[in-house]
Amino acid sequence: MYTTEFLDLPPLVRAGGRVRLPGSKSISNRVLLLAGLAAGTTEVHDLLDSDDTRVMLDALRLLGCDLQRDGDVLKVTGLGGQLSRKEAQLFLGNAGTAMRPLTAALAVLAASQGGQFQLSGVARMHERPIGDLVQALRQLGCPVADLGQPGFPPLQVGDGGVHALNTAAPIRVRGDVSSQFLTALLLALPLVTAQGPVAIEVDGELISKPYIDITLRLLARFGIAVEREGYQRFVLPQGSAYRTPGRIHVEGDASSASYFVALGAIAGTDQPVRIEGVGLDSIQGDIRFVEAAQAMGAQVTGGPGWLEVQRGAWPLKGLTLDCNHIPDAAMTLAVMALYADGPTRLNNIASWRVKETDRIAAMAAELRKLGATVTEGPDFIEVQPLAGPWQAASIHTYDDHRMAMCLSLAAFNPLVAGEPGVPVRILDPKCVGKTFPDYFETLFEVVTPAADQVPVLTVDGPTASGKGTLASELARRLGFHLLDSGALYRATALAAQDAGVSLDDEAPLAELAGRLALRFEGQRVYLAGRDITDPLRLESTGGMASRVSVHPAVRQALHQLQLSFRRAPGLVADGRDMGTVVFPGASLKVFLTASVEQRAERRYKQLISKGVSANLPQIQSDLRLRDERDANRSVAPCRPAEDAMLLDNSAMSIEDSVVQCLDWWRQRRPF
Ligand SMILES: Nc1ncnc2c1ncn2[C@@H]1O[C@H](COP(=O)(O)OP(=O)(O)OP(=O)(O)O)[C@@H](O)[C@H]1O
Ligand SMILES: Nc1ccn([C@@H]2O[C@H](COP(=O)(O)O)[C@@H](O)[C@H]2O)c(=O)n1
Repeated sequence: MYTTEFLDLPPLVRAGGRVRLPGSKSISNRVLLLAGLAAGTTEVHDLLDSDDTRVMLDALRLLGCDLQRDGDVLKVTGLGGQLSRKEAQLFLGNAGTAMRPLTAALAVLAASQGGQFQLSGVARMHERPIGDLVQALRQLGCPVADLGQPGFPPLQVGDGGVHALNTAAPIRVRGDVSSQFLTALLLALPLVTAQGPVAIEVDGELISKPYIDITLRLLARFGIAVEREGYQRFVLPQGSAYRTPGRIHVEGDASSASYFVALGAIAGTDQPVRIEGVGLDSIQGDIRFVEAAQAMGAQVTGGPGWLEVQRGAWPLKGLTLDCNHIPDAAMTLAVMALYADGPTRLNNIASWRVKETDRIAAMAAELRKLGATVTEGPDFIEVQPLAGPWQAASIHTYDDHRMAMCLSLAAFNPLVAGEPGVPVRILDPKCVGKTFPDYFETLFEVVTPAADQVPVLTVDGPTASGKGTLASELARRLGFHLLDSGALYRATALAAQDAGVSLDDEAPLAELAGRLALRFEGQRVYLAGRDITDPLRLESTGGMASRVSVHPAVRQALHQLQLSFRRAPGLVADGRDMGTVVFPGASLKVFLTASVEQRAERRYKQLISKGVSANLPQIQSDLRLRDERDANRSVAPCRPAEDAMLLDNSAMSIEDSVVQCLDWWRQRRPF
């Protein structure tokens, strides 16, 4: 997951390949609660690992459920409908799928068995309505106290005493604000059916009906057969009891699939985008996003557990759609609308206003930043395709995973705006952790950036100036890939040593360099399967690398390998000729220097701290020799590019150098 302050997406032009989706959030949290309430152990396969499921797991653990990981499987041993702890404080982040059902389940358990629980979340959770559910629970006779603003979390359910519940009369709940209120009651009320059946009646038109279908199907898997009259009246039969199905698989997330369906519809592809983990047989309502995408032009085929998508109509076709049945996935349509031939209007989406953020307002604001004309109303949004040029925009994500994932699709703007397109900056990309922590990594695996549009930042300079330290910190903060080009020359020198090739013998050295079997794995480096991490960093290896690197044929042989490190979202490359030869078009070139005395001192301390014996005067004279050879060789000598920014860090801390370079970087970006 990218934990950077922002993530810059280069302009993208193509997509194709295979994507494996993480488990569905809606199914994961329902299954966890049901398994937690049931007697016995449930093996949960393919559970989503994300912020929202983590808060549910923490809550179940606090309530006394036993949770055991066995590889990819989670074994949940439930409470069997009996409270094992009578008090707890539960923090549920911004997970509506945890807050609403846990409120209902704990309210009835606390009232019928004597208990008291506090449920809270992040600030936004305390702005998300829950009053209709609270009212329904109070009708039943459950004590529920507002700990903040009435009608919103935080809440206290139960008061420690045992209360008789009024299960004879139907419980009335509003259905037009959030279907999660009804889901919460359906999941919780089997707990109080000992004396007779319990009925729930819905006031108003129920929204997001497909989510109720998921709830009913999962209840059935846990042994509860709900009787119903349409979506107005539901009856939990007398004596309902949760029975674990033993093992249960969580489908891939259909809402998450929408980004990749859109990708296939937008991008020109040689091969389709294949989505695995969810298919046309999905039990999730958001699978019907496929129909909407098809109506806009996508070509979609699919089967059990898979979908394949390719571009059909282009530009996409604008449409008007009632999106009540696909509230979450419909957000993706709002961004697809940028690529359409006419306006797209999404109706009946009032629930967007009470989600992780006010999604209608947020979507309108961010699409306008890109240059789109957007009209919004209480329950609709209308997006016009862009008439003028696309703006390079810094997208605010409002701590809303779907805003980040949807708006990433705007990076395909070169397809309508013409070359070279503009990058899109996603602020706070880690918000995708709510449902799809590796979303951006997955995206980068299947997209192709526009030619020469992956940004590069180069750091060149003499030995021990701090290039490697600076470059790796810049790469970390930007979320970019890192090329330590010196490591390639060092590895060539080690390969030559292994093969008994002289460091002066250009042709065989070039041949070795051309077929280097190098592998980088985290901090470790392997050459033909051998771990060379430690020998690679030896001063003697640096000296050998300096001799190897004077040969033009060796440099040529390593050229292509270095270029291959330039991958989305971007690259920080350190070496001697990154800005002058390998990446002459880099957006920012830094030439880092420090006095030879400072550099020798730093290297001396570096070696001593690693437990390597070192001699300061010797290091200084080796540095001078290496500087001399690197700066004066006939090809790619170590010197600043004409457009490089010079940074003498002799008297600067590492952090000062990083801040200075990030400042320069920001100035070069179009945001
Ligand atoms: N600005 C700085 N101030 C103080 N120490 C620094 C600074 N920058 C780097 N150092 C320290 O100097 C040492 C050498 O840095 P580093 O290995 O990054 O240099 P390099 O230029 O990549 O060297 P080489 O060319 O040999 O790969 C490290 O121990 C690092 O922590
Ligand atoms: N782009 C580069 C990078 C390195 N070299 C040569 O390799 C030697 C070792 O480099 P380190 O940065 O790992 O110390 C270095 O002294 C250079 O001779 C190069 O030529 N071009």
